Amino acid sequence: MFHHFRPTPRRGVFSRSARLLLRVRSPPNPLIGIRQNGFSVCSIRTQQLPQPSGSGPATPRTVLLSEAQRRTIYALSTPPGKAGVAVIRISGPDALDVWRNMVMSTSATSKGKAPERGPEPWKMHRCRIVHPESGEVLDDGLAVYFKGPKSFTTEDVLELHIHSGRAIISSVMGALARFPYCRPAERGEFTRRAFEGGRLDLTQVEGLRDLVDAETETQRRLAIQAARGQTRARFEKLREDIIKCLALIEAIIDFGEGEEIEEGIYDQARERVLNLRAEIERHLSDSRRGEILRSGIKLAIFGPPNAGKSSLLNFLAQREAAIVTSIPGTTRDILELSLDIGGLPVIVADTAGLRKTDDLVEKIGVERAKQTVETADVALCVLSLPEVLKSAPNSAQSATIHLPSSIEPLLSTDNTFVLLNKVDLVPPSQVDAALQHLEGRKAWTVSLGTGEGTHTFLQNFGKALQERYDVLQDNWEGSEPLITHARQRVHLENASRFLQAFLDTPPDEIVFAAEELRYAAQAVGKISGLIDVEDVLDALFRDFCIGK
Ligand SMILES: Nc1nc2c(ncn2[C@@H]2O[C@H](COP(=O)(O)OP(=O)(O)OP(=O)(O)O)[C@@H](O)[C@H]2O)c(=O)[nH]1
Ligand SMILES: [K+]
Ligand SMILES: [Mg+2]
Repeated sequence: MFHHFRPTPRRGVFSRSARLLLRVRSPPNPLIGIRQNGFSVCSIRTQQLPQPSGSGPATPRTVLLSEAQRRTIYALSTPPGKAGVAVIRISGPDALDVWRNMVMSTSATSKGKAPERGPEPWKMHRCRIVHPESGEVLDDGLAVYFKGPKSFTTEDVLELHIHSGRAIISSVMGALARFPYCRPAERGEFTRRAFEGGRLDLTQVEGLRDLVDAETETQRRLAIQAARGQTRARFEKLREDIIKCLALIEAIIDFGEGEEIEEGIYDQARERVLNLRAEIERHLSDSRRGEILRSGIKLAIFGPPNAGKSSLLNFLAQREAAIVTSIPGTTRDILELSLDIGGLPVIVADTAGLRKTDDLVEKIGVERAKQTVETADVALCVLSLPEVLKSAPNSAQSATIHLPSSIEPLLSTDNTFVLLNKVDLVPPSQVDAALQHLEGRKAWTVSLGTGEGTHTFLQNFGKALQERYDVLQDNWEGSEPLITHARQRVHLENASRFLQAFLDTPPDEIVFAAEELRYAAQAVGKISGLIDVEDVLDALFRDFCIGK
């Protein structure tokens, strides 16, 4: 809604000459930058739109960094403790200096011998790690030097691969602290520098973080799509398309339709915007699949008391996580577990059996159970088959299912699956007849007591979830990346609104219309974390031959 508030665009403010003055020249070495009032300007964007693929040339962003922040940072990049190898990462202008003082070729035997001079970059070197002052050997290991900008952070990076033991790690970390321009890195600071250096955009940063956190195959696939830059490419393409439309409109503003610019350009831009908006809306109407898959599908197990809900949770978890007894009303609190079902992250909640009760504690439990079912992404209703099966006295074929009144209202949504439990207590002929009564609803029969049918249930339930969430299947690598973070959704929704506002602006208010497009491009740019008005000019000059 806020898009109605906007600075009044004035003709001329964005004229070509004014914009040209905004161009910032890149200093020869972005790491050194231009010193201004104690800050280094470690800029600078390039003139072209950044390459969509993650492997494209790095596009450093304009950032103001204090001298202290730009110091060389170091950190243990592997978990602390006893293990084969520990990796200590050092990034910044003094990485090479650290090498010269701490990395010694294994051929140099005695203390005080000249350390290795210049390392060959991107190559593992067998070496001794020594103390920079005493020359004492701290460990034998490997060292590799990544020469900036061809490194993760785009700065000079040094990695020391040493033995993982508390004393070794702390002695090397202690030695690094002896360098006056080195300091321990803060959380995520390496990735932050990679972002600032233009190596990663925000979607890749998010992807990288999700990749480290991924616990299931689906999460790994989602995250790697983002980390490798597919999400980035997707949104950068979209932004580029909006900017192209803006370039058309700007051309009309600057030169006037019919003079140097051919007729029909305005309609052409409108048509394109219409399509772009439809594309964004399509992308948004994904039932939040990506976000749900990233955080875990919320699955609520519910049903009448004693149906076997807790038995189901234990079966899924493969351990006695919940208390199971023959007493109805055993479970009261919600018990949640994070599980992997068919490669999908699922947060399973066991709930109290739904029934009318005067017991105060159980009442609260029943309330919570209902809330859990209502807020869940999917629900699984567990019923005890002998309880719900009603058969006519002489005909096994006419068996029907009678649902308890407390269950029926919750069964109405199409997010609910049904599990008919305790088949071991029912004649097989009635089971089939009963199943037919559930009409189209996805249902399975099992005995959690004997294990009958549980394997088929688990397989099919996993498949049903995969279908529902349209999980990145075999050809997932080429598939369209999903929206995985609410942040991305917000910016996309804004972009869609701005495009609509453009379409709603009458043609004689073309300057305002251009503003809406600019906001739309900015909104999409915020997804990647790069916003650049300069792109308009570039697109304008690339797609038009005005100077003819
Ligand atoms: N015969 C038979 N008994 C079962 C089966 N599944 C569970 N039970 C028994 O049914 C009883 C209730 O199981 P629970 O898992 O505690 O049921 P619940 O739905 O969690 O019950 P509440 O938490 O009290 O609502 C226990 O005695 C189980 O051993 C089954 O497939 N066959
Ligand atoms: K029970
Ligand atoms: Mg229970």
